[in-house]
Amino acid sequence: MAVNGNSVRPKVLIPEKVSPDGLALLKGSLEVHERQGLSADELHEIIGQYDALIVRSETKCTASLLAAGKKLRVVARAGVGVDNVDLDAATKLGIIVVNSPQGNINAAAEHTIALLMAVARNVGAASLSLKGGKRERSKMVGIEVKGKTLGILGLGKVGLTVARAAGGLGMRLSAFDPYANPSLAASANVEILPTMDELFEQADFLTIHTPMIASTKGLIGSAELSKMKPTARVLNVARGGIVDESALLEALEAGTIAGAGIDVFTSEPPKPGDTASKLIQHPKVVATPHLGASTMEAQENVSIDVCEQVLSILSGQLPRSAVNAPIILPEEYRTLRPFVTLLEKMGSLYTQHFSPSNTASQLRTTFDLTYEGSLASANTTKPLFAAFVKGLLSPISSPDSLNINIVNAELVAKERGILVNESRSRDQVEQEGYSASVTLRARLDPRSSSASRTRRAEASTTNSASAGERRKKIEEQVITGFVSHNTPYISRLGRFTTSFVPEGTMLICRNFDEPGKIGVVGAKLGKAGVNIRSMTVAPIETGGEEVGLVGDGSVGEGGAEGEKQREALMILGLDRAVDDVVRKSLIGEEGMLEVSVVVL
Ligand SMILES: NC(=O)c1ccc[n+]([C@@H]2O[C@H](COP(=O)([O-])OP(=O)(O)OC[C@H]3O[C@@H](n4cnc5c(N)ncnc54)[C@H](O)[C@@H]3O)[C@@H](O)[C@H]2O)c1
Ligand SMILES: O=C(O)[C@H](O)COP(=O)(O)O
Repeated sequence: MAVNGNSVRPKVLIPEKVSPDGLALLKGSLEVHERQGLSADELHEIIGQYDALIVRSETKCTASLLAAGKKLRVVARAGVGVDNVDLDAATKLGIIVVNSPQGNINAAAEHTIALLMAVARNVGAASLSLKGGKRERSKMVGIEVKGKTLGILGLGKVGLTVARAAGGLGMRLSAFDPYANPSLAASANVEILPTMDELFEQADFLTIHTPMIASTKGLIGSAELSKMKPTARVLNVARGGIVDESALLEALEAGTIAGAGIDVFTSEPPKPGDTASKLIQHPKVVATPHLGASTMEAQENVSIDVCEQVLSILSGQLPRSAVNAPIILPEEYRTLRPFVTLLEKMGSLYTQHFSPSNTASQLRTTFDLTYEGSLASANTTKPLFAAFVKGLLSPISSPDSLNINIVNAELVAKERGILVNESRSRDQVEQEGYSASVTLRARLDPRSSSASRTRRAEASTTNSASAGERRKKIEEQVITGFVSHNTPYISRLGRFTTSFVPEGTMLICRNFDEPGKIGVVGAKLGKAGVNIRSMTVAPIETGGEEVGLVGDGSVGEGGAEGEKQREALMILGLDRAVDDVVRKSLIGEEGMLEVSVVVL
């Protein structure tokens, strides 16, 4: 294979142990240098000679290392996590970072099952005791997993693979994942629960398979552990820090949790005396040193996967799984780029505003995207579709699982159960002062008749609103956006006509349209040290329904009884994040109906 048409062969550096199966693919066209054991300084000194770098989790690809790599075009991570790569720096330097999001899924799932069984049957402690010359049979009596409930937090690729294997062991399967694909869940006999609390209450074993992102850091703390049975065991083969290590240690010591199987820690390797080390030493814990992906097969898979991608990039093609790859090809750049940004923002706004991650109560939806005006004659809408899917998933994914581009967007959407219909309309847009716009409508997914979805809908409707109200809520999930002077704007959000630039941290409040509301919000934010940078107030859209105050003073949307009251939407641009306590305290204020915080 001719790479770059150069007679000089590009060079690739591999400073960690990467399976030879992939490296063999490189040797025909690249100069391959395997140099394990380099110090950070040595690496820094030689990186300037290389066109590609292949790493696992130990090489720290800092901004300064990447900047020293003057010829570097690709950093390939032979595995999933790119925590050790400075992605922003790589993107700024035009270095593509690729990974292997599928290659070690089965290995991680099987390791979870290994820890499940080890914790259930005291395998670690019994082996240690026997090696120490003891024979403590009665002390090592375990429990069977058959008939027990496995609670799965995060039903993505690893979570589903674990579910299938645990089903084979005769376990009952429940999961909490607001974004799970219901048909995949049903096919693995997993019941999706409407709240996380139910998962904690039901689980005999709780297994964690979410990404490590801001919203999952410390997701399982003392409060959550206290909702679990004292006989329950916790497994973490995802990432250190999703379970609060101090809280878990306390619960194990207090006997309110019976055991744990842990592969990942907040500090790796743990420092002597830190909480991770204390957990590792704890008699009720089976611990492994981040071995989830350490099988011969997984290492072969990830090596072949990333080496193929290194070859693609060095020969000018788009890779399969680039963490920071461009969604758009250079020739489409001028016309579509601003709309790519708009679609990504619209997707992210949808997930954060209409589909909060702490409940599974939203009904499954299908998305209709309509490209209006001049956009209706675009040669391709693939980059727009890809940007929308990326935006939808970005608030709930870690950067390493967000490798969406025009090559793989349809596949990713399908895997995640996201149904998007695209259509074009040449109507009227010129009159609005811009030439093209995009409208997103979410509607009830006809697939929601599947068994698991029915269970989920039933469970959530008994908790809160009626099915009719829920349907209506979904029907109101409309976002329209346009681009003016290369800047994206949102012109409709739900029932409200508005105009704001979707950028930075924004507080979106739906409230009764009456005096004093801005003051109330401003005072609360001021107290929390948050400055308001911009503000837009949108009155209810013409033709939209007004809200009826029912007899008891509670709010009934579109209700026939009682006095009608107008609503407004207040959109505030903020200079920093607002924590959930402040957000929730605003909802308590009189006339404040809904408040969401979005980061765009
Ligand atoms: N130990 C190892 O060696 C090893 C190997 C591979 C993967 N991993 C880790 O395993 C985890 C899962 O990987 P994956 O490939 O299955 O990821 P994935 O992206 O396919 O699945 C993650 C799932 O978590 C869900 N989720 C996000 N936020 C949630 C929340 N607040 N509550 C409930 N669910 C939520 C998402 O909707 C998604 O379905 C990741 O943390 C990954 O880094 C570890
Ligand atoms: O992110 C990953 O792929 C896993 O956590 C495995 O990491 P490793 O390559 O360091 O074993």
